[in-house]
Amino acid sequence: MKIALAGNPNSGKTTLYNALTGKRENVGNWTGVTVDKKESDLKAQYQIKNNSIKLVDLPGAYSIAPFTGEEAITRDFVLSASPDVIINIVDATNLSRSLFFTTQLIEIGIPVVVALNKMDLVNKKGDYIDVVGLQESLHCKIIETTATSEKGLKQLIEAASEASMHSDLENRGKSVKSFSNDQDRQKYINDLVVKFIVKKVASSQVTFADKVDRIVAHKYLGLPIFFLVMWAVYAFSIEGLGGYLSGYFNDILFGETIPTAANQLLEGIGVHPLMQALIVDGMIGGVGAVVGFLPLIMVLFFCLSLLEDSGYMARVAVVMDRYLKKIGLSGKSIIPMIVGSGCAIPGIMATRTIEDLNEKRITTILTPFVPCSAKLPIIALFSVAFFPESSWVGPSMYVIAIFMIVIGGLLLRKLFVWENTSQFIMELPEYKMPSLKYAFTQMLDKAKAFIYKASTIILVMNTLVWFMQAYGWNLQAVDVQSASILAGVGSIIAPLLIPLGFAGWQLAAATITGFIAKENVVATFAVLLAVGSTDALHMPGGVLTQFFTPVTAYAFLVFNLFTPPCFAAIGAMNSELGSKKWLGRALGFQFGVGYTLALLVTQVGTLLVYGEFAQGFIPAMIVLAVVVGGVYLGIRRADVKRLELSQLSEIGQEA
Ligand SMILES: Nc1nc2c(ncn2[C@@H]2O[C@H](COP(=O)(O)OP(=O)(O)OP(=O)(O)O)[C@@H](O)[C@H]2O)c(=O)[nH]1
Ligand SMILES: [Mg+2]
Repeated sequence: MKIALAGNPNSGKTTLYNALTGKRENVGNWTGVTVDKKESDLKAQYQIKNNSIKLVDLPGAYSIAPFTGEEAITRDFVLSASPDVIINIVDATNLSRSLFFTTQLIEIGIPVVVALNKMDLVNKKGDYIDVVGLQESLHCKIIETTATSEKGLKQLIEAASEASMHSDLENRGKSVKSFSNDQDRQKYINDLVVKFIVKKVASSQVTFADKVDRIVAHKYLGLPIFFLVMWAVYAFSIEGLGGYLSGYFNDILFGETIPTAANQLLEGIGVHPLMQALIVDGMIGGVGAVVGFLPLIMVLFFCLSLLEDSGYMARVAVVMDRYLKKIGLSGKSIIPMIVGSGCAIPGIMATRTIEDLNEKRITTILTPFVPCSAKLPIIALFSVAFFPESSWVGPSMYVIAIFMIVIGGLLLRKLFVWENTSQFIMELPEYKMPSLKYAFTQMLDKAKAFIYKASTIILVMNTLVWFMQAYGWNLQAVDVQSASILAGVGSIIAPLLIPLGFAGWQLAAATITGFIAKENVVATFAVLLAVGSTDALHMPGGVLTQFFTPVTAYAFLVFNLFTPPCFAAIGAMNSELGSKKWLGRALGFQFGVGYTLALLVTQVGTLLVYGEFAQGFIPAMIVLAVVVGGVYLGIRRADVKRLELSQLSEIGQEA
């Protein structure tokens, strides 16, 4: 038997799906989290006798007439895959909106059972819903549920299985009266709501939540408050508990204990010194340098999950909506970006909720600017090594990201888009007490993914990097690193980095490995610089200072954060952009932004801070002139196109 979960966005479908199947699909306290259909068997405890029940989670939809791509997935599945039963998940705190879709689902003729979800919130508010009355009016079974604490789920499945067996074909779909149009339908629903719901606090009354929203979603205060909140989260994660634990991991565990033990063990066995170096310096050193930041990342994501679950992040989307509208994007673009702070790949995939193609493409290009979790080790490493006293370095990357998203959005529109676009109204979920369990599982998921990545791709890359720095082209071990294969490869790229003030093939090598996975930047430094003594890498004034001043260190951070993301994310960009031309534009744009920003930081920063010209000043000015000229020509070309288009449409109107 197949059961489909359908309902409005953010009603709790995926939470219910996860609870019933034991899966760990993404949930989030905003609309449009699920963009694909997912299918799985029910957990044994919810199966009924020997009836094997499959559950299908669908993207949220407001109506059977689809407006967005994922809504169409839902409609197509419900209409053509004909599930045996539809469980319609309804957000009980928002019935007047949800029942619109319910009545449409009932009309299709497939048995429908309504899960009246988020009943915990209704009860807490003291509202009352006359379930029996509503059930009679809609002619379909209604079960009260609380998906987050798995309440009512057994009854729900029983009701669904019952409905699939006793559905009498005669009366199917006739249960709700017929409507001539959407207004009719909405009026009928409004009447139901008036009849069957008793609110303790009238909706016209100003609640505490409204008062909070007046402050945190305020048009001017909203953004500064968001910065403060993020600052606090970062201070706690990078400087506070997370930093403390990471310090222990980096300095003691991976800096001393494990390498010493491994060395003793390997010497004891009597392995070849080169093999020993590979294992200790290459594998343990490189992977350890990355895994050392695991506690920091876990603490950070724990805090971010709490913020998101409480409903605060959705407010941030509303605040940003005002600013993004000015650049032709909308609050819808914010969700990919917030998701992208975990990993750019699901962030880029989340752009599927954006109907307008240009808006979707621009969001896809801008989302990787938000520092993802793989970039955090780089930020943390450089913060510790060069700015041990300053807590502003980490948060400043987010400020630059927001700034570049706004400027970048404007620029992309000017360069590549000739026609104009869409409207969007962000819905605000209810505030709620964030769930510790939710934050905890989110944190564990992130940690698992991180460890998986470290033990696969990063381990492999480090082994490779170690070989390439230990061997020459003739496959003989080299005495000095500068004779190695890696030095050779790095030297080819290195000249490109001169205008940025980055000298040394090592920096080029780290940047290249960073495209495979951003954590590799840290791991590669660990292998290259700290051979024998990993600890010096994570110390204030450690080995990295031979390459950077604080200013160029900051520029290197900017460069690695704002140039194109890792290959996997580029793959995601490719499939979401859906055109090679746009992929080319995207990569060119991202590379241009990262390069130019780093160049400006180095050149302007060195001049301001040290009162002298940085390395590569003259080439930098030449590059800058080329960039400015290129952008100018690009905008001119786009203006010509726009003019042509408007003339064409005028001619069309006259004809
Ligand atoms: N208080 C409360 N919160 C719930 C309940 N069920 C789900 N939630 C919360 O509602 C939010 C949305 O849950 P999801 O499961 O992602 O919603 P969805 O319907 O899959 O949303 P889309 O994929 O965007 O369509 C999350 O913050 C959940 O924790 C519930 O019974 N009670
Ligand atoms: Mg979902």
